[in-house]
Amino acid sequence: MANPMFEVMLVPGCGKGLVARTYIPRGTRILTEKPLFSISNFAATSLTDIVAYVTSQLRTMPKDDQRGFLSLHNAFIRQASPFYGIVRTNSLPFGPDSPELGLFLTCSRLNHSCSPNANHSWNPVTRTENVQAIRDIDPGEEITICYQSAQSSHRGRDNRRDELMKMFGFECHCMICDLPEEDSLESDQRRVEIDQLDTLIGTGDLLAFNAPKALGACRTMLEHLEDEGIQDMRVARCYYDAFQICVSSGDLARASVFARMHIEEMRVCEGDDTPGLKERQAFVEKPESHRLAGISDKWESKVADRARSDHSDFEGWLWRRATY
Ligand SMILES: C[S@@+](CC[C@H](N)C(=O)[O-])C[C@H]1O[C@@H](n2cnc3c(N)ncnc32)[C@H](O)[C@@H]1O
Repeated sequence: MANPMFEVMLVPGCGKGLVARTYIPRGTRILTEKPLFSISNFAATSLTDIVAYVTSQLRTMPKDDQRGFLSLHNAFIRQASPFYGIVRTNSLPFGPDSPELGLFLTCSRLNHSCSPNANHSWNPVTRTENVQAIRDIDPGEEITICYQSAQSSHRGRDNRRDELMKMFGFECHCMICDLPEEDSLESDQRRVEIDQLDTLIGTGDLLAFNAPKALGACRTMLEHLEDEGIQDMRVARCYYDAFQICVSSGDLARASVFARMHIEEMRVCEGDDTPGLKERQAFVEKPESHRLAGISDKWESKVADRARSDHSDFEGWLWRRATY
């Protein structure tokens, strides 16, 4: 049955794509889809074995699915067998860094943007690929996802384009890559800074030795993500980092608020059925149950001290301990 939220149609410069039929508010589940088939270790499987495997899978499929598979785009038409080319062009990994890939007939029509309005994620429990709106999407607007890892997406335009060409066989013409030169340089600079901040926060050294600076790095990263129009799981992860910084410093009030913001972003990006949500939800009321609680009490506060988001200086309250 056709999905009332979008239609598959030609998008200038990108082949086919998914275009919204209706207004889709942020946080809406746009699509949930089971794979036609999966490949357990694509990178380590020889081309011949992939072709043999796909052939055997196709034989077991209904005619409509066979036709659907054969109609998918092949960006590697001159390089290899069509079966291999179609799988390489269209498969999505079962989670970041997973060697297992799935082939999906509808998700495969989603084009890439370096500032996407949708997020795709694999749910290992339901074994479905889910697509959520991460921004409000207007009727007529194309629905896009990001094909790259966070790290690759933080590189400058030329680097991103090189990788997309190498891995997916196309030159990116998303709205970020097609920005005028001056704006593009500004965007590149912001992305490089996002990457540096992400690395700085991720190493854990800052968290251990300079919590105010670590919290400041989270705030700056969130500002840069917002300026870049990035509203995917990177925002959720940044709130979780801020939560951990506060909980390890004894600031349970802010830890509780950051935990709530983290949960809200996870819900938007992956939906209510995303695994692990319930466990993390518990940190909103009981941040002290986190393994980092009790390391220090230098910012001591209680959950009951938390400010509401309609507090007149909520932002000032939230980031009070941050320096950068
Ligand atoms: C997974 S398919 C997406 C659906 C495809 N457009 C179709 O017609 O079926 C990936 C291909 O879409 C095109 N594409 C996706 N994102 C693009 C972008 N940002 N700029 C240009 N082409 C893009 C490229 O041809 C790429 O190889």
